[in-house]
Amino acid sequence: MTARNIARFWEWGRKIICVGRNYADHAKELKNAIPTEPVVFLKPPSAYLREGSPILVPLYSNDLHHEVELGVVIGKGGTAIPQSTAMEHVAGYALCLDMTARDIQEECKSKGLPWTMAKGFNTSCPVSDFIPKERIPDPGNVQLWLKVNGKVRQSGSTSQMIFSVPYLISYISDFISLEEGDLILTGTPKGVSAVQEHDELQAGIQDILTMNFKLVKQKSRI
Ligand SMILES: O=C([O-])CC(=O)C(=O)O
Ligand SMILES: [Mg+2]
Repeated sequence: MTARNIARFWEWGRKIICVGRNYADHAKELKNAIPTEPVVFLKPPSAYLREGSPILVPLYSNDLHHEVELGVVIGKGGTAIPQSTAMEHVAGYALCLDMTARDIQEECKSKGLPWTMAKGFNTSCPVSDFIPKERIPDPGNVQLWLKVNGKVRQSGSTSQMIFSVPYLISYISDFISLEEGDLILTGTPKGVSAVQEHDELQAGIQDILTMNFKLVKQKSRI
């Protein structure tokens, strides 16, 4: 058996823990209140997607949105991690998309139901190559952007996050123990918009890396 490599964290089958509404301007554009505590939800590891494979537009959605986010890859597990030592648990980062079936999410919100169908479907978590920790000395100050068919839709800095990376690690680990290979998605800045079959997404993180994905409609069973 070959040793597992954290640089291929998406192959480990570990948790994808997502934080929502962590940028005030995005919370506002969707008419949500600014949170006083992090909004946390999960995606299954089967949601992972790598460059070269297409993002699927779920059959049941007519309003699929992109959300570009900084992902934090956990290198050392822990429970009830204090903020002061939280960064010791970070192995590195990844540029991530939190693909969201917005119409389904709205329906879930109005019925008080969980967001799993809106956020956890196959290919809902495209991820870049692993970015070693040293390449991002301050995760609270990096630029993220996303283009649809060459047009900039999202451009923001993680300095706009309401809850910082150390705060999130500490907060989450109080109720969900973190394990090596887990990924935390830290929320999206404003500018989310609908995408369709044949669209091309390009996202980038500062001058560190870019990634490209095409969209295709999920094939029907019949
Ligand atoms: O669906 C939402 O708006 C919540 C979310 O994931 C985010 O803010 O990144
Ligand atoms: Mg999100």
